Amino acid sequence: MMNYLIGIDLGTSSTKTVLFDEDGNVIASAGKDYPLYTPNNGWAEQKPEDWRDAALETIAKVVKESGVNADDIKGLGISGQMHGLVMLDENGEVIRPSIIWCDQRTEKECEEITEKIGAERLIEITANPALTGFTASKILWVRNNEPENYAKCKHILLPKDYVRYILTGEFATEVSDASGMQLLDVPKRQWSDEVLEKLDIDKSLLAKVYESPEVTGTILPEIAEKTGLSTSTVVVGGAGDNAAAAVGTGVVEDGKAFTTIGTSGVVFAHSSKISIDPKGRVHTFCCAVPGAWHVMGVTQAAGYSLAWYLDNMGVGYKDEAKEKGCGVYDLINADVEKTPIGANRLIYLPYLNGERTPHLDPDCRGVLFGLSSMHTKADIVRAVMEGISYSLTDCKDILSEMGVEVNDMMACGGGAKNGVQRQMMADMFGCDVNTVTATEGPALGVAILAGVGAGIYDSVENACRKMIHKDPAKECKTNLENKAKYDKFHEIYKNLYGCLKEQYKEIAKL
Ligand SMILES: Nc1ncnc2c1ncn2[C@@H]1O[C@H](COP(=O)(O)OP(=O)(O)O)[C@@H](O)[C@H]1O
Ligand SMILES: O=C(CO)[C@@H](O)[C@H](O)COP(=O)(O)O
Repeated sequence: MMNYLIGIDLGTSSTKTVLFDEDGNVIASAGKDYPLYTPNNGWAEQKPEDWRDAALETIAKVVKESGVNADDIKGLGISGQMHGLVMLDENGEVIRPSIIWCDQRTEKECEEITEKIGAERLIEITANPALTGFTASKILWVRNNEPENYAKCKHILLPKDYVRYILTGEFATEVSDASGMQLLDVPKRQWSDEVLEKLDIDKSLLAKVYESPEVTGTILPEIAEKTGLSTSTVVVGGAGDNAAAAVGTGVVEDGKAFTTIGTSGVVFAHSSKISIDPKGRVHTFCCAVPGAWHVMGVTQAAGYSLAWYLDNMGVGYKDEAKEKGCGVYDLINADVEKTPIGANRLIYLPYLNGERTPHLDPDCRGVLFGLSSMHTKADIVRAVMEGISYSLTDCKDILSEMGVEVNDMMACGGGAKNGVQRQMMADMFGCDVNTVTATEGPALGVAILAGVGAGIYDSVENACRKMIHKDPAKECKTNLENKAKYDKFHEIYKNLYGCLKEQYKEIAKL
């Protein structure tokens, strides 16, 4: 008899739900988009109710479309955008929109955290410096600015853990996502009493912490009714989207790494020993493999740069695609391929939402440097794609500088579906870039974890061997001649931030 597993990926642009068989084949998939609200420059919010509705709708769709018997769906895993703050009242109702990972409003609260805990001690416990993107500073912001909402708050959850609460009624989280709250003792994999005490956050607000493959509950009867799931399907801890993508691309042992282009972009390397960048430019978090960690660099606006360009400057592409009845990315790729490396001396800095790696600067913003009257939309779109890839190369270079071994690079996420973008990364990274047949890395990753939790597999590593299939047709071999060309532009790209750093601070004051 064949067993089935469901993986849900609660992304920033949409929720993607995939039903796999136990061999990792996609049986059915469904997605649903939702908006991102930017009520102020540097702010970013989403509605948890949109995530709830998208999860329920897409689960119901895949169960129905697959025609699979609900009792054969043995496990479900949820992965999601990290760091977002969901606050619930005593009745489990959402108090305010979620302040999500790319929101930059909490610079003051980060100073408060560093002052109360001490910069060195904070890194010792949470493995990271205070960052605007992380949840702790968002909690303090609500306490400082909306005391009435803070007073009502009885439960603090991460985005995917809110969906778990809807499905199972349980308040639970797991180590990989909890690492991004800045309240977890990352070396010990448990809430830090010291951090909670110093920040005066009541531990009872936080959910119980599990390892990623552990079972956290089963489906509530009313949810089974709505979605077609069975009440016997187990829901495992799951993982933050990047830790989940690691499992979904087989990055579960030392030497393995992947890059993802979603709304954000990440270069992630597995590490069986905890390894921390003393300068805090990359994050160290618990990974979804029990007892292991990972190091990752983050580009705040990777896929988002392209999406923003298409919505605001490159609207012509969308119109042309409609007229010709072709895909917008086909038009973009054709333009990118006819433009030389360096986009005719045009460089894009992707700092639309501030930046984490390598600058840790909430005030920096995007730049198109070198604009000339000869440039066309083809040059601009190539510059945007190159800027995203330079930023990911910065992430990879810091991992090398830290001595984190990378022998094998995988790619996943919306942007990595694009062969032109993957080739660009292979050329800039100076290593081959591979991908797997299931394009939804995080959804497959948490389905694999669900397979372990449901007892179908005895370890994450063994489940990966069975459920992941590399896609040799999509391998991108590095071209070192191209790398040499990119390196020259990358050098100028890197210098530009230094030239602008003080001016970013000045304009932020206006
Ligand atoms: N074919 C493509 N080529 C390049 N970029 C793409 C392509 N398809 C999607 N994207 C980018 O991928 C992003 C969405 O990726 P996804 O992994 O779904 O993100 P998220 O998990 O943040 O919702 C979008 O911002 C878009 O710019
Ligand atoms: O903030 C981080 C990781 O630290 C992001 O990776 C978010 O988790 C959002 O992911 P996407 O929606 O871009 O996949």
